[in-house]
Amino acid sequence: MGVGKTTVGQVLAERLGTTFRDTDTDIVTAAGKEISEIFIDEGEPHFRELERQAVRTAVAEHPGVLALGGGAVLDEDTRALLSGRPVVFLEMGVAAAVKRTGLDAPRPLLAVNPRQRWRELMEQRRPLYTEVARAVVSTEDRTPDDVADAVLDVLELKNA
Ligand SMILES: Nc1ncnc2c1ncn2[C@@H]1O[C@H](COP(=O)(O)OP(=O)(O)OP(=O)(O)O)[C@@H](O)[C@H]1O
Ligand SMILES: O=C(O)C1=C[C@@H](O)[C@@H](O)[C@H](O)C1
Ligand SMILES: [Mg+2]
Repeated sequence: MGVGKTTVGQVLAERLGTTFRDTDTDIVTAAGKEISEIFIDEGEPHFRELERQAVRTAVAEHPGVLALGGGAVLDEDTRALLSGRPVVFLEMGVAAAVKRTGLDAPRPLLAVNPRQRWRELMEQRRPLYTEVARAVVSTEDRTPDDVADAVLDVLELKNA
């Protein structure tokens, strides 16, 4: 959460001359409310089902750069769907995570005790991110432009 999927994804799409899509945005548009509101009104399991569908639709429809929600990899079928695709795991440490996300309501999973929650979530998810990722790119001490550059480099898309 807050690692720069949306920011870097937009830069990448521009650099590749393609379009950008974000499943979090797709879910908000379809539901007509923010993710934090979906969590409050319908709960996380319902959000995960919306996410599962949104990822399927976006992967099927969208040929460009796609940002997934940070928890999309929790779903086993989603991980299988991502297998063989050029997935990049953008990484950062807890200090950068807190700096970038703060305590704000739009990220409901980090609303209480963010440092501890972040560590717990990463402990649970790191193996899943690593499983689906073709490459891991650090976002520490790099601008979004530099991160996009590193992604293009590691995916060997520099001259694409
Ligand atoms: N490489 C970077 N260095 C410093 N700040 C960054 C970097 N990338 C993104 N940010 C900042 O961090 C914040 C979160 O970025 P962004 O919304 O792109 O993350 P995200 O991964 O899409 O988050 P979410 O999980 O909420 O979808 C924004 O304020 C953005 O400007
Ligand atoms: O990591 C997560 O579980 C989340 C990340 C965001 O992209 C949103 O999908 C939502 O806030 C949950
Ligand atoms: Mg985002």
